[in-house]
Amino acid sequence: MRDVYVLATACTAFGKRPGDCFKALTREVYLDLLKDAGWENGDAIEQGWFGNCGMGTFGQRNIRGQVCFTPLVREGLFPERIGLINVEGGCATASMAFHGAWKDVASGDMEVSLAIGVEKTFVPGDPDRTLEIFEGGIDQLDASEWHEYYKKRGAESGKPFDPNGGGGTVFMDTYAMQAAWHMKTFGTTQEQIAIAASKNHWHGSMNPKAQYRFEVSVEEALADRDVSWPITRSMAAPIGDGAAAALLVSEEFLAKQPPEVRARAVKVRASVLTGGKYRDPAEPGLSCIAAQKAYAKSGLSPSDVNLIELHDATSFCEIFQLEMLGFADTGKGGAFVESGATKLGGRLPVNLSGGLVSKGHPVGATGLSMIHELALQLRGEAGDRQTEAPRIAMAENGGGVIGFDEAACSVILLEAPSA
Ligand SMILES: CC(=O)CC(=O)SCCNC(=O)CCNC(=O)[C@H](O)C(C)(C)COP(=O)(O)OP(=O)(O)OC[C@H]1O[C@@H](n2cnc3c(N)ncnc32)[C@H](O)[C@@H]1OP(=O)(O)O
Repeated sequence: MRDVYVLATACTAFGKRPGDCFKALTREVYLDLLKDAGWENGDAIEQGWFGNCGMGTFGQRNIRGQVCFTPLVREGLFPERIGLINVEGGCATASMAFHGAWKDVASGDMEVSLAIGVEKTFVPGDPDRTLEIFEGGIDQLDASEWHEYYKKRGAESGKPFDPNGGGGTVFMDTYAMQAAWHMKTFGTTQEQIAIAASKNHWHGSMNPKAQYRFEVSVEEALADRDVSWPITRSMAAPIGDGAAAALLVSEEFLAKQPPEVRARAVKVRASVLTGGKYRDPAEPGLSCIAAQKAYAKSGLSPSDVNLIELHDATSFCEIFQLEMLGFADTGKGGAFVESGATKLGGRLPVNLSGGLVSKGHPVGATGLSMIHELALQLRGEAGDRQTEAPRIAMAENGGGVIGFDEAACSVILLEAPSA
């Protein structure tokens, strides 16, 4: 396998964008990507990986990338007759696109490959979802025990448990259940989850592309309405639209680029994709497996990592992921976040973009928005939220759930430009 570099990245503003269709978002992010690369057109691109979940599957919708790029081909901005591979993998969709493009180049098959994720989210409510999660989805646990525990803690919090939740998705219920398990097992507190949320809202307030740019205090996060106890609205990834993209190139291709382009190229140290299973909560989680593989492939360890963008579909996920990725001991993720280490200015800044809860989570674009943020940080281009001289960055992006596991998980390690 050859070394692969991220030559350019782009990300649209995230948010509820009712006026913008899939083609408009594709165009916006692609033109920004060309600009970031300093290219007038995409003639050098040999293949594209198009991530999307929301377009549907029948008719023209199952050739989503081709449909979205047709106007750009007609204008001569995107090469005609090249392959576009449509990728769908839940919230890990964009990282799957990245992985495909990385492999195009790493394998020696291509010099330049495009990864793009474009999304508009719409998740219809399902009144039966809680039942499904408790009595079907987590079938290796005693469902009734969790149901009782949930009710009790909800009553203690003064916000009675609502079996239909607060309008969130089945995923919010799943993470709420995992959070309740973590609280019961390790003594993690709802306040620690709120601290993670508040910290990410602060980071997001400095990100012009973030869906929500207002700050949320710990107290406000705790007092916000329950989505699925202990997860409140301020601790949950919102519904929104957006797109993100990256251009991956070989070392040989990069060597022929102008010095100012070479000086911004970010090296891919590892790209790993894994798949989930029903597991016992005590078994290593999927992101743990993905991270271990990424460390082994890159020769790096957690102590080498200077900043992380991780999948905080809820703020509890940040606590849990920090443990599974090897940055905090099992059960100590809450205390790690509470220590301030993961804030801008702390020892290991996490989700400087604002994370999913503040930057937003248009599912098919999220993984590539993480790569965009990390590339900005590694190049020193992140403005007010810039962390100090990072060398190695990690992106962790999960998709779907299988019990306590994600259905898919990607871990990517990136290295700062050497110039
Ligand atoms: C493996 C995996 O991990 C896979 C995953 O990623 S699963 C995650 C997939 N995504 C989801 O499941 C989405 C979950 N989120 C939701 O269902 C909804 O966003 C929600 C129920 C939490 C809130 O729904 P909503 O309809 O936006 O709430 P509503 O009561 O109308 O309030 C909206 C307002 O609340 C506030 N708000 C919403 N989310 C917020 C947040 N995260 N932080 C702070 N404020 C927020 C905003 O002021 C917002 O105003 P706008 O409408 O102008 O945006």
